[in-house]
Amino acid sequence: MSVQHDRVAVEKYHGTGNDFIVVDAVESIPDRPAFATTHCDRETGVDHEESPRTGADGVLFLALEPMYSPPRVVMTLVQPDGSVAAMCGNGARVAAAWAAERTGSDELMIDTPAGTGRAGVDGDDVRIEMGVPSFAPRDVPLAREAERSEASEERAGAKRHASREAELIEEDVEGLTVTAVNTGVPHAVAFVDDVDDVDLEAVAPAVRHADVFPEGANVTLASRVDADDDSDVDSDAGPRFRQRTYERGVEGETRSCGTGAVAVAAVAKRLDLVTGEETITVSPPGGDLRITVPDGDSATLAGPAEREFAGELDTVVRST
Ligand SMILES: N[C@H](CCC[C@H](N)C(=O)O)C(=O)O
Repeated sequence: MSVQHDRVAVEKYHGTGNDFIVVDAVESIPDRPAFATTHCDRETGVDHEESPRTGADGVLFLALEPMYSPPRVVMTLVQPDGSVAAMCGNGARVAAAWAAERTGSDELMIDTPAGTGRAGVDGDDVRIEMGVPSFAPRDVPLAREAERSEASEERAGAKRHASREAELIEEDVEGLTVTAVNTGVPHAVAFVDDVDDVDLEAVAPAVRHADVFPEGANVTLASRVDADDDSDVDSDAGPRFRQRTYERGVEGETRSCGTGAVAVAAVAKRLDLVTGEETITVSPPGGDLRITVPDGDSATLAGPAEREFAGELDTVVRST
């Protein structure tokens, strides 16, 4: 019996500390979940002197379609647990940076299972359309008993049942007061006085797996930064929040989460913590992200996306 290693060219990128192995989808990787689980491991995974951290938050398989104008990229994110995420805000920004490098175009369309977003690249700064955040129970999704109000209108002999399921707004889920929103993936967002005062790794798993979230949820904490509390904050710069996210699929806290940052802004608006259409700054541990959530229109997410290194990894370890 011999063990065969095929090698594949990879790059590593990060967006505000949310880091990804990037593989061109033309490469043949027989087992994507096994590849992601092996190389994302924070202790034994991909390692390079140009990277501050071993392992990664996921693998982005990117299929470039350069014949379109603007060029398109089909993005598939395989997470460390082998699952595929429908959307990833920082991953989509990395996909745009990667495609801009190859095509020379500073405008790209990023196709994801959650929809398509237009991206704009300006040096290291990448902005992406994130779609309209939804609080609708079927979009999050939520598992709730339908509140059936029997409209009891008899029409053509058939009884019409109007059923309405309630959104989940500032409700207690496993001890945390959360609002549920889908920004491409589900987030349970809790506003707290100080994100650093919460033991996220202790409280998040029960919320992430709560019955009300049949597909699970990412758990995002947010706290407002007041200009008076922080001398670095420019009081004219618009609303600002700090963020921490425990991610489904990573099953731990990440340095940054783009869908989570958009979720913070969308929920802040929904709860009237912010008004108007101003750009909202959301700061996860890994940096600053700029968000807009215009009424009824696509949210946008902007911030740095940077390449760390290029290298090679084993595709899979096969026994023959
Ligand atoms: N880090 C990503 C989110 C990945 C989504 C994933 N954790 C899930 O919902 O399963 C972001 O920047 O939006």
